Amino acid sequence: MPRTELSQLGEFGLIDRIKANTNLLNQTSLKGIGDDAAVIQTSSDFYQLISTDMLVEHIHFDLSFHPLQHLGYKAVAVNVSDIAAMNGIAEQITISLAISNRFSVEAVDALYQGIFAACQDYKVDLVGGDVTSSMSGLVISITAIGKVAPEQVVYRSGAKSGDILCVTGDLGGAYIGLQILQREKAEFLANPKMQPKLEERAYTVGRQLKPKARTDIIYELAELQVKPTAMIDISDGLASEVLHIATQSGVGVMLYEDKIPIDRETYEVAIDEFKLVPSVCAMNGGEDYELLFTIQQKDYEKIKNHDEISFIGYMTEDRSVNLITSGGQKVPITAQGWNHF
Ligand SMILES: Nc1ncnc2c1ncn2[C@@H]1O[C@H](COP(=O)(O)OP(=O)(O)O)[C@@H](O)[C@H]1O
Ligand SMILES: Cc1ncc(C[n+]2csc(CCOP(=O)(O)OP(=O)(O)O)c2C)c(N)n1
Ligand SMILES: [Mg+2]
Repeated sequence: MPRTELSQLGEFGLIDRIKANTNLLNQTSLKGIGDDAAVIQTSSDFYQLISTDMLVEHIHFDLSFHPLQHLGYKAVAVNVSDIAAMNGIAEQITISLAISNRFSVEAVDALYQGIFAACQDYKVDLVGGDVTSSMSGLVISITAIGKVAPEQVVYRSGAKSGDILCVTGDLGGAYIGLQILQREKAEFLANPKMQPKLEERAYTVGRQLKPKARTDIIYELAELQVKPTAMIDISDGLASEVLHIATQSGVGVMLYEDKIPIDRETYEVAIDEFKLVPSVCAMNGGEDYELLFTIQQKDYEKIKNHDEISFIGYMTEDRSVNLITSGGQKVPITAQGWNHF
């Protein structure tokens, strides 16, 4: 048997391969692999949404700078975010933990304090889970269950040529937060007397350690009677997510670099301290957990003055996905965001 390396397929190639071998046997499985959550027909009033995300020590978090309380909060928020990306609201979660005896009961309590704080903020109920021992790192796997009215469900695949590309909040902050935390850790290891200087970087560090799910936007869009044509949450970076929407919708994109929302702290720290281009942090950094969505032009008036929504481009008939740089150059977007392999 030949041996193929996972890195040859990449994370998305692997998922495509699993998907290609999957057969949906039940009529109630409306949407399987390929979106932010699966869509299940449970009643005629609501579709059920189900999504799973796992956080693995050393891959998704480093306990030397990620407080357990924040980690618990983040683990819930990233799952609630996937339900929001279907235009739905999460109502329940289950949590599976693989944990070693290097953790104390108090440490588990701290993790669950964060979990319960997020459950309160997003009004979700913890309804089950599993606990096993782990020989190595901590693993937190969460499944979120939510609901959406059938006529309100939004897939990655619904964008049409002419639709406006929108994004919530600002981007690149979580990546800069991670760079700061990793730098402070390295400095501390070199000189343990050193105290990390994080106070002036509270925004970006907070974006990495304790992201929020944009459920607020889902409620507001419903109130304004705007149904996005396509939507995804930003876990791997703007470039990667824009490509998912374009590919699955069969359209192209013109994305304007100078319209990408970037917070001042993110911008300044990227340039001054890391010599990084801020828009590249937004495109490829990931973990911002903002919502990227498309709307019909007729809906623009309803949200054009919304403080938390930026209009960053539009969808095109021609299927190419392009960035228009601040200098006016058109360059193809190739996903360089987070890829697990
Ligand atoms: N091991 C797997 N088996 C089956 N489906 C998977 C697997 N891993 C991911 N998926 C599915 O692939 C799609 C994309 O996954 P992912 O990129 O992790 O989404 P997201 O970034 O929204 O969490 C989702 O529909 C997810 O359920
Ligand atoms: C210690 C550490 N290393 C690296 C990262 C950066 N990082 C880890 S996972 C990830 C992308 C998102 O994770 P993924 O499992 O792909 O989420 P999904 O797309 O499935 O929601 C990023 C940017 C981090 N947060 N912490
Ligand atoms: Mg997602």
